Amino acid sequence: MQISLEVSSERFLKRYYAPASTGNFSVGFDLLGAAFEPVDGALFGDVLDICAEQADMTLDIVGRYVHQLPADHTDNLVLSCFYAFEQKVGRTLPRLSLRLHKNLPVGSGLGSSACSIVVACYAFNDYFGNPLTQSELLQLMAEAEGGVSGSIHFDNVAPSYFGGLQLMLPQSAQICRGLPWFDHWRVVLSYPGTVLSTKAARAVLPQQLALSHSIAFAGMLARFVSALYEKDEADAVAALQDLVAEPARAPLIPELPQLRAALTELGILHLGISGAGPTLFALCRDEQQAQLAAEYLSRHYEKNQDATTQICRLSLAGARAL
Ligand SMILES: Nc1ncnc2c1ncn2[C@@H]1O[C@H](COP(=O)(O)OP(=O)(O)O)[C@@H](O)[C@H]1O
Ligand SMILES: N[C@@H](CCOP(=O)(O)O)C(=O)O
Repeated sequence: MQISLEVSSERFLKRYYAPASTGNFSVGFDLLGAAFEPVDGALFGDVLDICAEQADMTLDIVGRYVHQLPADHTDNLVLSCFYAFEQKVGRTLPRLSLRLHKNLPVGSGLGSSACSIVVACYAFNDYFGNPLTQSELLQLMAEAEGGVSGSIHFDNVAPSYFGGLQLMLPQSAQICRGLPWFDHWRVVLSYPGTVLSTKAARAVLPQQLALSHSIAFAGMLARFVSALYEKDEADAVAALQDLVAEPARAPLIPELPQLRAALTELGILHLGISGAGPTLFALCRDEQQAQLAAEYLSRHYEKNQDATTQICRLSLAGARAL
């Protein structure tokens, strides 16, 4: 099913968008993430309208996945981001009438909470004349994401904000850096329609890794990054191995081995868990291969009304005003 932005007859002052993201990208647990957008131009990410300035904050929510959010709209990340933003800016801001188009499924592995956080923080900063720097804003986004998932990780908020494939840079003032990418690559994002909370999926992770395991993880991520810079596609694909999260999370996604075997037979380059799952991402050589993967995965999940499969390219723009 296509996700499209409904053309609202209601008025708004400004409209903002942030794209879906795939945390980890298999090989970089908590350290690597990519923003994606459908090749057909659909807006597969959250949209926020600033409708008016008024006496109190209000939030109206529309969109395909509104039913997956708390019924009480005051319990929404968009509002908590407004107050956190106001506190960081250090002065009382005008109250706003807001409308969120919840286009991403919640608890999906598509960076849904990060997407709402990014679109909200980006919108407030732009609307109020950019009082926060990019790194202050990114830090605010990561803190909000940490409040939801239980620990701070940047691998959804950074790509959704800046676009592209982003590598986190621990202890660097820069926080993250965009990596090279193969332009012909397409990624099929396939959400089965079931909810898996990131907090729950983080609770099954090992608390410690053995030294040999840590070296293997660091080595594989380094191999992937260096293969991208060297434009060595075969080596980059060979390095897409999740040595940290997938072994622990595999029982939460029992169909993964069977789907991976089927897609490997179709020649697909790689099938991995998007973020904490249950969405899977299929890395494909080109659009033709992506069509094959998308047909297979959407047929597999077609019984679930909430399921969706999108053929995507890397979103280079990230968050923006529309
Ligand atoms: N605007 C929002 N978008 C997504 N989740 C939200 C939003 N507002 C509140 N939430 C809550 O935040 C949590 C997000 O769960 P999480 O598993 O982190 O989702 P995801 O993996 O899709 O980012 C849920 O409990 C959800 O109800
Ligand atoms: N690195 C995080 C990514 C979580 O992504 P989400 O889209 O599931 O919120 C993790 O693997 O826990």
